[in-house]
Amino acid sequence: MAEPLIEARDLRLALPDLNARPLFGAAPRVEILKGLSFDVARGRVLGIVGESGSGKSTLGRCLVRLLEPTGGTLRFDGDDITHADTRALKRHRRDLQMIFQDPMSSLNPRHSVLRLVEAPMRLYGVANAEDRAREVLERVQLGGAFARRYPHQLSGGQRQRVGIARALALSPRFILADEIVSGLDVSTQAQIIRLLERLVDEMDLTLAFISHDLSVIRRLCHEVIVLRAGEIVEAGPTAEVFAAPKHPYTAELKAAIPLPDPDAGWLSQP
Ligand SMILES: Nc1ncnc2c1ncn2[C@@H]1O[C@H](COP(=O)(O)OP(=O)(O)OP(=O)(O)O)[C@@H](O)[C@H]1O
Repeated sequence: MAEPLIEARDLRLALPDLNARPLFGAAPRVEILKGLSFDVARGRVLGIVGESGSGKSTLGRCLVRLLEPTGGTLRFDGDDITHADTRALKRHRRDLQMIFQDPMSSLNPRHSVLRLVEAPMRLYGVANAEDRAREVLERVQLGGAFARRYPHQLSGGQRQRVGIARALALSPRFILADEIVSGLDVSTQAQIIRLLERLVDEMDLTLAFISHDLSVIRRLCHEVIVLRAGEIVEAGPTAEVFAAPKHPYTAELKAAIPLPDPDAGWLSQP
């Protein structure tokens, strides 16, 4: 079998406990990720699911090395990047992109859509940034006049498409999407998920998709890991995990899936 793009082995993260305020000495450390092992295979979508506070975002930030793990090993494309410093990471930065939950807060309101999508390419000195930006905007169905618009002139779904276009602009090897449809209404969510499905197919993307919403995970992700209090309680192909949850926590999560919205046909599909 091909080597996975991302390999996490016994990944750990302990941070000074922000809730502890000792009078003397250093704050005690709190273990947020407690030894996670999993792979993200090339061209696949890994779902990371779990209740609020289970460590999903912290894990995501480790995967794109915005956070440095304090234990275990993280490999990207065969390279050990667990403790890679800024210089060593520079080579991988453009390959590890992120899409955020709230596109508005990550988009400069004074820049046009075209400029927003060009920005990461200009940073890396990519040739023909404007042509490439227009091409990527077409891919996320924001072609034509959208290029001249500003974030406040866009709907929530369109802003999230700009976020996706920015992440795609540098043709990264891996994209982390952290709760990117949570703020959207159900039919816009469905459109964004369909778009991502298409992009994964067409562009052979490798994605980690964080969500607390199992119906979204079930639709998009090939594999899933279920986190609880910083540990993986269940992992495997999404269909198998949901068909026969082995852990009571997954069964509990499954039981909490909201009833399908009759207006959102995709939710009711198997
Ligand atoms: N420096 C810190 N000190 C203490 N606790 C922390 C620190 N950083 C994060 N945490 C805690 O770690 C846990 C994991 O947080 P994280 O944001 O990764 O969870 P999450 O699953 O993404 O939650 P949500 O779905 O609410 O975003 C939370 O309980 C959070 O409060």
